[in-house]
Amino acid sequence: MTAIDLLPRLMGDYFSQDCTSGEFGSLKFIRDMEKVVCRAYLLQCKQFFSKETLDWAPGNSHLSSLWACSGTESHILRFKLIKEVGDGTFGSVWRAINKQNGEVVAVKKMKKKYYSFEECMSLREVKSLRRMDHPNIVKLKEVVRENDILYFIMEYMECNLYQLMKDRVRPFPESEVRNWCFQIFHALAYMHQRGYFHRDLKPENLLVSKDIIKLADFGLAREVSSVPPYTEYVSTRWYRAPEVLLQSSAYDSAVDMWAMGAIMAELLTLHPLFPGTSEADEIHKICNVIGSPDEQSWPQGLSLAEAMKYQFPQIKGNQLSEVMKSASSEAIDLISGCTYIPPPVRLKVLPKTPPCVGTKGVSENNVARRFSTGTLSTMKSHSSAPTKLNSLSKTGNPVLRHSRSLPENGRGAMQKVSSITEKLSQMSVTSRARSTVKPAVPMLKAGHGKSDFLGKSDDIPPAKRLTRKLVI
Ligand SMILES: Nc1ncnc2c1ncn2[C@@H]1O[C@H](COP(=O)(O)OP(=O)(O)OP(=O)(O)O)[C@@H](O)[C@H]1O
Repeated sequence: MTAIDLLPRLMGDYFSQDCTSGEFGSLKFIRDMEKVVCRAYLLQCKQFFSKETLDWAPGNSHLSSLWACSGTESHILRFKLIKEVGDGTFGSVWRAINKQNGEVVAVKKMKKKYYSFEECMSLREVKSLRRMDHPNIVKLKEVVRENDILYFIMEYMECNLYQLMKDRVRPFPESEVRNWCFQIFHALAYMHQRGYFHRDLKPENLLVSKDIIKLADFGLAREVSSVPPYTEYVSTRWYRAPEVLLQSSAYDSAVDMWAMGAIMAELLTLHPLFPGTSEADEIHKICNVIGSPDEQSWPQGLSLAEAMKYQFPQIKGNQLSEVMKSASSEAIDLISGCTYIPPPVRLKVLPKTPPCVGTKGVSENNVARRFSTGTLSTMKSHSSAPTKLNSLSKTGNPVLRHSRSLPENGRGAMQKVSSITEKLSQMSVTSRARSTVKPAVPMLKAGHGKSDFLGKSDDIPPAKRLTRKLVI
């Protein structure tokens, strides 16, 4: 039993107290929703499978309502594209109408060409999404390949969370944040329990329609049971977990929890929590908030850093409560808890000489050179006297800092999570009155970032610092 396994119950205990305003008042609602949705799919799939439909490896998916089309008849012409609503790294997304039944859908047209249907079927986005059937995970309805162009037909959502944040002056009420997080944690618990982790959680990938929020963009989703090493770059830098920044090749679903903590903080403050301008700066910003790790708090982190000849800056760190002055202590504890996992299951330190791993692979010499020059050279080396981290939360209770390496067994660790969650259940329904309203700052848009530890300059011109679309 891991923290991830317990997540639905823990979150249910916590959220059900306060989420009575919306439809998502209880776990029961979610379970009922799942049943309803599953039944609907069973009915639909009969219609969906036709002569032209390529079957989805029977028994391989509980979700058989996906329609993989092949053959000569144009399937994409059944949709009238209305307006482009998103332009990502891999595809552009359109609001469209199914001309046959008037249904509004989202059509994601992939930028890369696909020369066989098998190639499309092996895409992570397809492989993982087709197995997901949850009210808070965006539905993939059909997959169409025509003229070597691949289209995903998805349920349509009104906007993403970043769009909602960028025009706001005042932070969202905590009750609203709680309601969204409640739903997303459920979606995460669902996918983690089914053996997937998302790896690219960010506000742009959380889609909202009215009170409902859904996880989208499974382009980087991974099977938990897949065998490390995971060598490609993952996740947008601002939401990237430290073990990924430090190039652990065996991270797991906890990276999604990290991202959720950062997103939740951003929702509560309208400022990104760790807006690093490079990977080095990202680690620096993380340390600024939660303090530098030491042998006690995160030995694995130190090993990872050593393996890549990186020296952590020596920073005591602010309290999260300093950074998020008007957030409730329970919200702060939950965000802290997002950095928690039981003692590492599969943590693996990179070999001394990093293997060549595609674009990410560089020689050890390059690593050393980068870390002895530029931005990183300004960081103080890790001293033999470990930084003393403040381990008390705003409420005076222990907070799990860098607790991915707590020297406890899983049960003890879980008890800590439970105690945090219990405290969270006391969180008030309405957000606390904010004494001051933070001035609006331009919202920044996040994008994919490849490793800039190794291949790029850390010195980003000031003009580029105000963009989330960091092309690395
Ligand atoms: N089902 C949908 N309904 C409405 N809008 C959507 C939908 N799916 C995606 N979008 C919009 O399109 C944007 C890009 O979509 P998506 O993240 O899937 O593309 P991508 O190429 O994989 O992007 P990224 O650069 O994040 O990898 C999203 O941020 C969202 O605003």
